[in-house]
Amino acid sequence: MLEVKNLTFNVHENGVERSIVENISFQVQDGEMLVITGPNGGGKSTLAKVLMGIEKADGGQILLDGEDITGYDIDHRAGAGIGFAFQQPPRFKGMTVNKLLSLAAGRELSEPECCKMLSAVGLCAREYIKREVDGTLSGGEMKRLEIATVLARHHKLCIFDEPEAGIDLWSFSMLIQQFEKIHQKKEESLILISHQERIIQMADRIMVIEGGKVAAIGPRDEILPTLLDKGESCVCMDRE
Ligand SMILES: Nc1ncnc2c1ncn2[C@@H]1O[C@H](COP(=O)(O)OP(=O)(O)OP(=O)(O)O)[C@@H](O)[C@H]1O
Repeated sequence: MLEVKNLTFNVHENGVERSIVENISFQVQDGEMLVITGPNGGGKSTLAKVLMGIEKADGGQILLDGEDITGYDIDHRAGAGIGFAFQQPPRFKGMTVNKLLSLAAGRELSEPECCKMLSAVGLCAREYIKREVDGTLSGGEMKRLEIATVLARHHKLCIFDEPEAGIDLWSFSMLIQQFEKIHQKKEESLILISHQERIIQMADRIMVIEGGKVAAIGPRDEILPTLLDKGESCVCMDRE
């Protein structure tokens, strides 16, 4: 279980301190899917970065299965069982796709294993397996690859920041299926940051972040109607 207690992250602008994440507390149970949503600039990505260890909290505590990971750097948090996919994945020079997946899995993967992982995120394995992870890959391809790296290893908790960003509709459906699979197994907890109604609808609980604070948190059936009623600009409605 993840327990976040009074988490705060401040920035300094023109000599003035401003809280971007302000006193946020919540829990994610084992096997639970929590979707974080809310208006642009509300502080969602910053909260995710603090949870991943990319940014250091100015206050509060993060506990994973009772272990205080607040002071852990990004590598230690990965070791403690946190996996994540960036909103804008980094690219690596001189690294091939199969090497990257093996690194993510923590062991040498066979070609069929790599192919299976790539297919799961909608990439045609044969075309990609030997390719370099560099600027020649499109944004959508990078995004899918990044998601494959998170899925390559078992984590206690996976954090995805706007996984829907920059991918086509077909790949989006594949992605939804992957999340549903993880969720059904109930072996990993999931935090998804998203504006997409289809992703929000998968949540066990929804947390709305606004102005750096928790504006609402509760079961999906309680929170989702309030977002739709308000016609929240943050929710991209699926009107197919
Ligand atoms: N290092 C920083 N210095 C100054 N301001 C920052 C910094 N990091 C984030 N911010 C500001 O903090 C606010 C929250 O940003 P954040 O990216 O966390 O929002 P978000 O909820 O993820 O938004 P979106 O839905 O658009 O992705 C924004 O106003 C952003 O400009």
